Amino acid sequence: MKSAVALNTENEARIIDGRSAAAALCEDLKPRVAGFRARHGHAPGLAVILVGSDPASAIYVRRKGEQCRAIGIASTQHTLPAETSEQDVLDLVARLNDSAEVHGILVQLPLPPHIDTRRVLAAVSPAKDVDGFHVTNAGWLAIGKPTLAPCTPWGCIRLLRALGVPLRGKRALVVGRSVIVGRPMAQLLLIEDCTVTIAHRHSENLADLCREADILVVAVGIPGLIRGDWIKPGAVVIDVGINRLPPDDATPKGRIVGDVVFDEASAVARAITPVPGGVGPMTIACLLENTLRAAEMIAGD
Ligand SMILES: Nc1nc(=O)c2c([nH]1)NC[C@@H]1CN(c3ccc(C(=O)N[C@@H](CCC(=O)O)C(=O)O)cc3)C=[N+]21
Repeated sequence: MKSAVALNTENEARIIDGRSAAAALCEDLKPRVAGFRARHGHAPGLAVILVGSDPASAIYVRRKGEQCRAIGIASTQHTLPAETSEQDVLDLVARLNDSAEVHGILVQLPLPPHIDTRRVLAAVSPAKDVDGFHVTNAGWLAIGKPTLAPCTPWGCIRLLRALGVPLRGKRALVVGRSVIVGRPMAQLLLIEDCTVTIAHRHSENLADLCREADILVVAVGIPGLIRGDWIKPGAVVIDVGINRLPPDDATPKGRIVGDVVFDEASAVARAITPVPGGVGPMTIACLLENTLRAAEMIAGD
């Protein structure tokens, strides 16, 4: 571990630029998307279902649509009123499952409380499940054969690989055990040959667990949970949290911060993702990658 510390010579972490990594991935995807279109006469297609009008979701869904078009993926948005019945959502999913123009289906979460999220996610064809939330795809991942892996953890792996730090044999701690990030993150790190621990709200001595981690991935949604003195010198820190703080005079809309105290952690870590501009942009790029891969798999390329 001496060498990892020595690499951090300035005693200041390398800031992992998720925006430029995402842009680079999108550049790689462009010619592959064009190739798909040339072979098949139509573009890969993503359908996004948004139920209700949560403003944050609407912004995020719009951003996905723009980025699809920028690389040549056809994107359609299905915006349904908040009071839409579960059956109507299931019917829409069934139509999209059967549509030859649609290769990826994303049901924006959270759904309104009267809709059973698990039932809706189970209705999405596993072949078109670009979020990787269907139990079939979770199962493929759990047996070490990821097909369509959830975009956020897959983006974290891409960022770690791009850093060039060897992952094999390293101690990885994932804080958070959500179905969307923590659990699949742990599975992907296991495939990278890390020694993986998952911590969660009931874990005892979280700070001590963190101090043992060469790779620390935090996805809990608690602003500033992870302090600088919890971090092993030379560790790589991936901060998945995106939290909006209450507004103040300087930031009337509220500042966006991660789950890690960035200024403290960056004085100790070897490399760290910022929030914003870290994991978030990579999540969207990986969604586009999954859409292309789903289209290629459906087409038998
Ligand atoms: N079925 C489904 N799949 C999802 O992947 C999904 C979802 N539902 N529901 C909502 C969450 C949230 N999410 C984000 C992705 C990127 C940024 C992102 O790019 N954020 C930028 C900007 C942050 C800002 O300024 O608002 C950043 O971190 O730099 C944020 C949030 C995907 N989600």
